[in-house]
Amino acid sequence: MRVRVKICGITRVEDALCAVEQGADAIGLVFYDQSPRNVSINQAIEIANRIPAFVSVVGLFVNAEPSFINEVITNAKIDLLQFHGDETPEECASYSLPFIKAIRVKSDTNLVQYAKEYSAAKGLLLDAYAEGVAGGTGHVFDWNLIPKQLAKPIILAGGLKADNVAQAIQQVMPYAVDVSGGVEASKGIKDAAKIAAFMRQVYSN
Ligand SMILES: O=C(O)c1ccccc1N[C@@H]1O[C@H](COP(=O)(O)O)[C@@H](O)[C@H]1O
Repeated sequence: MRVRVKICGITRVEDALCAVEQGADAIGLVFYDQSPRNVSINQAIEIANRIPAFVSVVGLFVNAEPSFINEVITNAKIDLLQFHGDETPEECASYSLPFIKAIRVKSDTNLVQYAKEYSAAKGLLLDAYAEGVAGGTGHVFDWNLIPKQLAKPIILAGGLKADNVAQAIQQVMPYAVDVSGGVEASKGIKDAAKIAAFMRQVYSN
């Protein structure tokens, strides 16, 4: 099966269109005011309105208020929610949209247990654990910590870039890969050449 690609942390229409043109399956919009990639609802509306059919718009939240999440999904064309904080399975499942759950992986993380707990998730996004930071750190975690069999599709994230994504896919065989910092010129601003190089490496397998 073809590995899907999500390009996260999009803040500009031109970067979203570049990602789509290069073959991304999904783009991610960060609704987290502590992130340099944070977007306003108006920015999200503008970007999401330009995304064609068959490309998903993912809204990323970190321990957000339900009223805020509902405001976002009422106004912007979001297809899927990504919960990147400490949201419980019940919280994640309480919205009108499907969701994926991000797990920040460290040596004692029990991914089999997480897959059971978040049984309603459409996938588990595996990111690197870093003390005091919610995500988007550019850190790679030890892919050997991922069990060979997991009850949920794996979306591999954390420090992926053109230089390591082919190796990551070969080793982990994820359903999808997710990249943010690895295709940026600066935080929140994507680099077309880096996106192109990343996509080439994904499909080099
Ligand atoms: O991008 C952010 O700023 C961010 C902030 C808070 C939580 C998650 C965030 N991004 C997600 O983190 C992963 C890994 O990012 P990177 O490729 O290592 O830069 C990415 O998949 C985003 O979904």
